[in-house]
Amino acid sequence: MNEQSNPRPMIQAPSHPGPHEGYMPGFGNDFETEALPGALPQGMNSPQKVNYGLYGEQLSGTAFTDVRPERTWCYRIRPSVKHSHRYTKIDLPHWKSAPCVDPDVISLGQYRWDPVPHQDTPLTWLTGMRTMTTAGDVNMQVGMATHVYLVTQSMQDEYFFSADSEMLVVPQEGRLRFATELGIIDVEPQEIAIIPRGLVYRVEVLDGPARGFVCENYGQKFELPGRGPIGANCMANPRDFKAPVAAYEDREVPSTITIKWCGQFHTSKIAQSPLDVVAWHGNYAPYKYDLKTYCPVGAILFDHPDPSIFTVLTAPSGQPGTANIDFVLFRERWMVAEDTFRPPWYHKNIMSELMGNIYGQYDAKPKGFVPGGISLHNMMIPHGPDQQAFEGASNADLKAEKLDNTMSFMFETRFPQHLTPFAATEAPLQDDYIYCWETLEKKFDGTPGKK
Ligand SMILES: O=C(O)Cc1cc(O)ccc1O
Ligand SMILES: [Fe+2]
Repeated sequence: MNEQSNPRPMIQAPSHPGPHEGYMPGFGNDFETEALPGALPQGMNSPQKVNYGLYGEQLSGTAFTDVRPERTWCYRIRPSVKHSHRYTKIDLPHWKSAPCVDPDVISLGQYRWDPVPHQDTPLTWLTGMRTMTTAGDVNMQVGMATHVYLVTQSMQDEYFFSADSEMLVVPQEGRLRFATELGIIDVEPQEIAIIPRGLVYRVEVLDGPARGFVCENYGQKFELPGRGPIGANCMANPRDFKAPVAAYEDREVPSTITIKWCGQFHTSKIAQSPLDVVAWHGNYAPYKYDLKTYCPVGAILFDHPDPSIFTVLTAPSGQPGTANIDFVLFRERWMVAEDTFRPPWYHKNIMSELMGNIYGQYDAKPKGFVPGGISLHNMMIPHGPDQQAFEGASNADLKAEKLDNTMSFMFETRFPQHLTPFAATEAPLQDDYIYCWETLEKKFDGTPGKK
């Protein structure tokens, strides 16, 4: 399926989008952008009357008094309150929130899934969301959920926001457009998009079918990890994050807005597009990031460092150094370590690791962990390279080698992840996954020397 044939609403974008073609570079910057000249008040937030007859409205992503408040001032055709009232509860049975602990579902173990297949029925961003795991508690603003999305149909006159969460979107197949209150973000595989809590948007399919992974972050927002002794450069560089320029719709058509709130979904009828922000300024905005700009730093003499060196974004939990969620990227890189077992070591971890394959082959699992596939190694559950990876890496000629054709990621959380009934019974679980370690041989025979 290619470009959707449904007529796309007119979006008025500024005539001079600038050198970044509709995006502004920087992580967490205080941006300002206007789609019409003079729409943004200067030197103040709340003039008695705003230019063009716009309404001023603040969107606060943190407490007003946070140590680093995040908020954005929007100048819009109508205030949001006109966009959402009289809510009706609806059911999106595949989109689950924590706590979602089914006594009949066992989450303890090593799990792996083939790609969740597309379905015959058309699915939108809302109906196509399939929750795989949940962790923590949405009501406490702690933890996360992981989802696979299967999207073939654009949302039409249909809008959404999540009061529960920030959404980290990792496309694996197809291209999506996030038309948001603050502007437009297009994403494709090897890019990610982050949609902040409370921001209204519509998802369109630019090239389908679209499949990917979502980490729904109930807690504190994602931020760049401290680089420590690495210094001021490498890993994810702030300038490679892009926030959209203002773009608005002035469209009066019967529409719906769906809200995710404490794990429930409600809709409200509205008479116009809520994407009517003509100008905005602030540091609370959606953004995209090209994973190909991630500069990996690794071992240049011996040993295999902890995967935290590959952290792209981290969502703090309140306990320093222990993330609610780390988003970690395993991309192409050179392997040069001498006298070293180069793939991941065998390990058990208090953190729970859900991995997805964006493309290619993952070094610890040469077979079975395929693009679109997912694995879960839960809290303190042992895992590591399969037998084939172990034998290969233990006997390899350790010349400098480019690990090519590889891009996988990990959503790692301090909380145990619980499988949903969908993940346990409907999704293509590989029943034989654990046998990939079965053939690991005993090599010990009591005599010294390397075997
Ligand atoms: O389990 C995995 O494959 C992820 C992972 C990779 C790595 O290089 C070190 C530790 C780790 O958990
Ligand atoms: Fe691991």
